[in-house]
Amino acid sequence: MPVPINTFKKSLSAGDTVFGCWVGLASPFSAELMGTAGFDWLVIDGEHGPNDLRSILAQLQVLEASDSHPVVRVPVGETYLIKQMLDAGAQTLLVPMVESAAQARQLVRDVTYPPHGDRGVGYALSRSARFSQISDYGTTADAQICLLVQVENLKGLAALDEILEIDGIDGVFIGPADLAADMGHMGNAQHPDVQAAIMDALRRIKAAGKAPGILSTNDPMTLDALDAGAQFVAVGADVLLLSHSAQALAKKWQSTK
Ligand SMILES: O=C(O)C(=O)C[C@H](O)[C@@H](O)CO
Repeated sequence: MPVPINTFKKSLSAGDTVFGCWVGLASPFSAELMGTAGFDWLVIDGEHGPNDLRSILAQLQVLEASDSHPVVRVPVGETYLIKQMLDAGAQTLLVPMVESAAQARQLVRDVTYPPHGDRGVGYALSRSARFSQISDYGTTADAQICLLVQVENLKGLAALDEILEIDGIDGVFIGPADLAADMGHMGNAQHPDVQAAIMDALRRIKAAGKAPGILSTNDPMTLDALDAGAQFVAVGADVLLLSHSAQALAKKWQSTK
């Protein structure tokens, strides 16, 4: 049995644009539902969603049947978390708060098997190798791992050119909310200075031959990001979709009292 082809990574390498959605409800049931919606990719959010390894594993399992590629966002770029998520079957990782080339280089080593990296070899037991059914997983897995790093503060932007020179980083996601906060505009990613920084970063990422990524629920911003070269573009979040529609429905009928 061959290692699964990472179709998301293949799309990014081909220069394709892929639309995604954040999945923060931390439920395999709602993740399975989101997997039927038609997005190219879904972020299982281990940073701001109430997720842990087991809940992320359950969501990976239900999304196996979906055409939406699961991207696992770890809460922090720690080696032990990365090895656990990869062995659980994640093929694409999104790592928040990357702000130096040294940090990015270590993340590449964390997702790469020896001799070129430090990923621990335990795939004989792992879901990622289909419990030893993928006998050559150790020599074929690296090519199907997609590493996305988040640059989302001023320190990260200052290190962006160095980060973009690192082989093994497949894409760079600009985090609007955290960047806005670090720029002194908490809650206002639409501030002109923040927008300018985001679009400049996306252009630089594209020019460096890496895949630029963004999350935007603001259509003009989404279109600007696409113009700037954004390739993996999240356009919503399950929590917001449910919360906003529930509030609107309640308001509609409460107003008839
Ligand atoms: O900084 C950002 O923006 C992101 O990284 C995305 C957020 O974490 C996401 O939870 C939406 O606010």
